[in-house]
Amino acid sequence: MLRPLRILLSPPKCPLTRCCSGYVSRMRFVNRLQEDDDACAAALQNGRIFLFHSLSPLLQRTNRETFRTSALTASDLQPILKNLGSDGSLLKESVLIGCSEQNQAEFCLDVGQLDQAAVEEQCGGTFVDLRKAFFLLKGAEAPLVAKGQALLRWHQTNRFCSATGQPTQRNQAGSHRFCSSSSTTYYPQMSPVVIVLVSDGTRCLLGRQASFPRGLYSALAGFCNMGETLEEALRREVAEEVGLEVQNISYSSSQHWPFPHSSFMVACHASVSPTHSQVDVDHSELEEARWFSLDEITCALQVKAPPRRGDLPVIWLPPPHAVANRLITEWAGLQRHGKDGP
Ligand SMILES: NC(=O)c1ccc[n+]([C@@H]2O[C@H](COP(=O)([O-])OP(=O)(O)OC[C@H]3O[C@@H](n4cnc5c(N)ncnc54)[C@H](O)[C@@H]3O)[C@@H](O)[C@H]2O)c1
Ligand SMILES: [Mg+2]
Repeated sequence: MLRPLRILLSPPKCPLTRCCSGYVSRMRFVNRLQEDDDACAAALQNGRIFLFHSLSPLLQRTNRETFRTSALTASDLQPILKNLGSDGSLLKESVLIGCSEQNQAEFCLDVGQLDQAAVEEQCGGTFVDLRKAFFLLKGAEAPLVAKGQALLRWHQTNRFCSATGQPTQRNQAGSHRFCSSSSTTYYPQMSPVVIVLVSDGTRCLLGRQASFPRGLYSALAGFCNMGETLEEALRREVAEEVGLEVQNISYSSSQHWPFPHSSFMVACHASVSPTHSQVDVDHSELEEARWFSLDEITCALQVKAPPRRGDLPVIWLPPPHAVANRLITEWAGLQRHGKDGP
């Protein structure tokens, strides 16, 4: 028997408007699209598609210094793909990212098999490396492209079942892949990472890896080991990297972080006593770690873009989208308002 085709282009209006906010209906809409391939294919025809080329997002320059993301509709994109010699199947490789506040389903698509310059010319934008894009984009745009890139990367690296070696098939939304030989469903994965800003009451502790660009310092971070709680991972990482024992751990916030793969960053504050604040850096992990005063942090927070080659050396911090920046900003705010650390 033929299944009835349910065309679902945007979140349905809830008959009980008082009980169901726009947010709730959008979340339910996305959830439906993840479960219903026909509804997702229909929403794709009416959705916004963010293009990537070899995992670099397409951005549009708004003036000399500022960029924004650039999304196309399926009807705009189809003739462009056709012009560039691609058959209609490429569009179906789009992966669902979410739903905009204007109730449009949002997708990402990697067109890495097409000529980059030709796509840029036809779409009127530039494919920018994600690390650079993070400094160029404002507000919610950076996490949006980070999510898109992470999902596209996951699909590119999970084409085969790790148990049978057979190809895996994705659902239309791209929210999972399935191996029919082993009946295994694979879901996109993130690695839990703890990140901590340690304070001794008047100073905060930042470190840098040898691979960081010159002058960049960040909060201490590390991957959680199997079986650890967050607090155990945090204590271990600080002990390993700088030889200190922390106390008073408090949660701040969390974020998805796309580099180098997908991490789930959990950000915390913690403290050490000023009498036990001598750092002993493990140089196999960090090039340097040291205490920073509020004045030094205030100066570093004012550096809004990575210094260019030839500029004077300057201390700078991760961009505002990075949860490390949030931890440092929170700490500086607490110090300025006379509180003794977190
Ligand atoms: N968003 C932010 O504000 C922010 C700030 C700092 C660091 N980070 C991220 O935190 C992550 C972890 O920080 P780190 O590099 O200091 O970690 P780390 O101190 O645990 O050292 C990294 C090493 O851990 C090992 N490792 C263990 N489990 C791993 C896993 N699941 N994936 C990869 N490597 C694993 C590897 O040997 C790797 O070289 C980095 O990916 C970095 O990009 C994000
Ligand atoms: Mg580390």
